[in-house]
Amino acid sequence: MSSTIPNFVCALILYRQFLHPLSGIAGPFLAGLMGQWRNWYYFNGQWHDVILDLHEKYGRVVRIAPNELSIVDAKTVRQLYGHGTKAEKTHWYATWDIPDTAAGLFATRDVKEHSFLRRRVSAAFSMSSILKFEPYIQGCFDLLFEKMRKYSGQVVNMSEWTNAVAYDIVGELAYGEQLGHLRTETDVMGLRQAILDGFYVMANFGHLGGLGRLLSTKAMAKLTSALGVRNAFGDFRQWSVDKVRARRERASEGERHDMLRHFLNMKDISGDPASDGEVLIEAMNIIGAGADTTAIGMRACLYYVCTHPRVYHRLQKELDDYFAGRPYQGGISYNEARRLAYLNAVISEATRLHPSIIYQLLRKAPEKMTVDGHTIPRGTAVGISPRAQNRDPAIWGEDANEFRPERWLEDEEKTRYFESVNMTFGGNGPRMCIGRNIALVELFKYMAQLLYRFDVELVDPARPWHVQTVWFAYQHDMFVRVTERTKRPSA
Ligand code: HEM
Repeated sequence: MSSTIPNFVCALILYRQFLHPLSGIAGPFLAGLMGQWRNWYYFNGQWHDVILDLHEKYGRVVRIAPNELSIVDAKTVRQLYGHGTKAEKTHWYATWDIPDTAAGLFATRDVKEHSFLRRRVSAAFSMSSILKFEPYIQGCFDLLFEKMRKYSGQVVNMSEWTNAVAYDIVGELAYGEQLGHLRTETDVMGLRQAILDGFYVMANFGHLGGLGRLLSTKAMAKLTSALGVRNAFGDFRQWSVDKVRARRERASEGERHDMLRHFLNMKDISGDPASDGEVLIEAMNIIGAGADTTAIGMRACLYYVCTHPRVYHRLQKELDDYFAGRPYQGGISYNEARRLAYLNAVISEATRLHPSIIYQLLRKAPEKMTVDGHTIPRGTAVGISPRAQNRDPAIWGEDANEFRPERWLEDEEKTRYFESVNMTFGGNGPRMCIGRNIALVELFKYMAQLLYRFDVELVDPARPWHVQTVWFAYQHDMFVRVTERTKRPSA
């Protein structure tokens, strides 16, 4: 008996190192032995650096856990995340199944079920639907810029302000009201911190045999309440339940046709009205998936512009020239901002280099695959990290790590190719980001109006922010000085 455990461990080590189907694929020695190697780096929040080092050191296919590979490869992007892919999300996503709701768009693994869920919400995410809400989105930006005027000449924490505006916007879209983050200048209900903490726990516990799910059970809620620990996520959930119930009871006439109304009108698979749980999961998804991600994108754009004076001036000139012939009334519409070529290039380039989601987007290999000369068995957990893929010199060139917006303006054919392999929004297939239109509207309006109305400088260019990766790469403490512009060279 005493020798059984050591024997088993030795046999497991030998198997994983020499006989396992992935044993021929390079990677850190410990990663080939246990998933805890990868988990350790996930937990310490530095995966945005680790994933780049791994591919630099071990090549295009890296074994990051006994049964898991990280890949950088354009053909694999199409195979796993392109049009018509049949690749299924892995069991890691089960960590996002919220108990007592229903199958949700983001976490559902089954391809057919997902396709049903996606079809029934897609109209709510179309650009024409989103643009109907543009006045409400603009309302949030007006409030943001009013606050920036209040603090003109002073240092503000842009990490907090971008999050505040992004949360208020998704509140408008999903629930028909701002959540009050801008107005009160606080983290209402502790929601932002709760969601950030929730992502940290759930994304990292996803690899620990479903422990992440345990944390969102009723039993855990009871335990935390007995221990006197505040459960902000639970409060938000209850707030959402109340909203769904209240709207269900209210007649729809005369009310704003927001996303919640769309979800309330959905049918289930048998054609009956969707349950409260189905409505709840989609409404909560929007807050969870749509606020931090977009705020991260805003900060990425501002950071790269502020650290590249040449780009800063060229972009500000484009905006000044645009507004020179038009009075600045009510901001700038998305459709107008979209026509500003340099602004487009800046946003594509900044979100390429700092995509909001950094972890590999895990899929089961849909068939036997060959990548960079390695054979990967069907069903293996494989994933591409948007950050690693978006810096692949084979695609982006030898200056892949450089911020150079011009690369998007040089050659139309090349730009189309870049767009087809860009992983910022998770590819171009059935699981790509459904909220991309919302994110783009926000990013364009934020950058155009902020830089037209204010001068912005990083307080400490040597330490512009502090990045912590919790599945998405969150930038904390981005301190900038904002100063309202009174004179414009071309005005
Ligand atoms: C810059 C902002 C954003 C970025 C970079 C981004 C990125 C992504 C990525 C990479 C995925 C694929 C995730 C995976 O395969 O695991 C995804 C999926 C998703 N995103 Fe976004 N996202 C952004 C904004 C938004 C917004 C504003 C919303 C909604 C309001 C949203 C809702 C979703 C949903 C529901 C999914 C799951 C789609 C599905 O599986 O069918 N995202 N996003």
